[in-house]
Amino acid sequence: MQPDSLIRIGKINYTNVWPIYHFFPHERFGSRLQWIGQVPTGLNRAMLAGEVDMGAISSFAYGESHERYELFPELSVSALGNVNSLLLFHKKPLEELDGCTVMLPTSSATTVNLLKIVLSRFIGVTPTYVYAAPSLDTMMKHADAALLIGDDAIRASWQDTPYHVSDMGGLWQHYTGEWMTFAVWAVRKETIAREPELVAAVHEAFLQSKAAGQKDPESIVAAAQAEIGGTADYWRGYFRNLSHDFGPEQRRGLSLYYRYAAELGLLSEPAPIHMWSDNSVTR
Ligand SMILES: C=C(O[C@@H]1C=C(C(=O)O)C=C[C@H]1O)C(=O)O
Repeated sequence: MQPDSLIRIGKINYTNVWPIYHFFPHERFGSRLQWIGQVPTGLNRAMLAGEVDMGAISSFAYGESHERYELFPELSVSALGNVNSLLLFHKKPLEELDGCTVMLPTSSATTVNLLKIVLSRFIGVTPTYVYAAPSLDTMMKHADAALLIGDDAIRASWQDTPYHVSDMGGLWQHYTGEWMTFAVWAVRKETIAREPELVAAVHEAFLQSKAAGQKDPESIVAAAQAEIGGTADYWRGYFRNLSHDFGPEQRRGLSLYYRYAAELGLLSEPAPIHMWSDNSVTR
């Protein structure tokens, strides 16, 4: 058990969450917060095991264990259409992938299941799925298609490759007309019961950090360019395409995803979306 008054916060190791974390007011919390950076599936597992108290996880992982969590309002990684960092690289058209091998990255939960939904429900093909470490060249040696997410997808999209490239956010919007939410900000119910005021203060700090990022996107663009490479214009476009809101439109798209996931047997039921609200005064 961690000491009282300490909250462990997960941070996805990809640039897509920077607009929420970049301006976080760390000084306000002293040593009461601990930060744990991992790929999404690492954080999904750590949150479930109680090794992380709150933070970004795959929206699919929330769907699997929703009874343990509440979701922070106004925080997510979402898009209406192309994301540019959730990419399927494929050697032949999607319609010809039936019976082929498709490699899935071990880092992803939401997007691998989104790919299964799109291929099965909308394209009508059933490939064989194999999990692998996210490396395009190695994956494509053994497969007809490979999915990459996050910065791995961004770096691969800058390579000169002979493959078709399909954007998973774009495909979802094409077939459903809806938003898609890839990451949500979840908090464990035990943490809410133990530290209601601190949870409320962290939520408020994330909202302030997000607002500061919207006012000063150039700082985030410069940080991404320095750490990952690429041009300032690339990162401006990348961050402009993403939304970090989690309002009625994003929730409607996510609910549809949960329904389709349950219909395919990927989830045991369509997950309800429970929102956290600040009852710290009355709890
Ligand atoms: C937008 C992205 O969404 C990510 C995809 C996730 C998944 O597939 O499980 C989880 C978190 C998100 O950060 C991305 O990776 O670029």
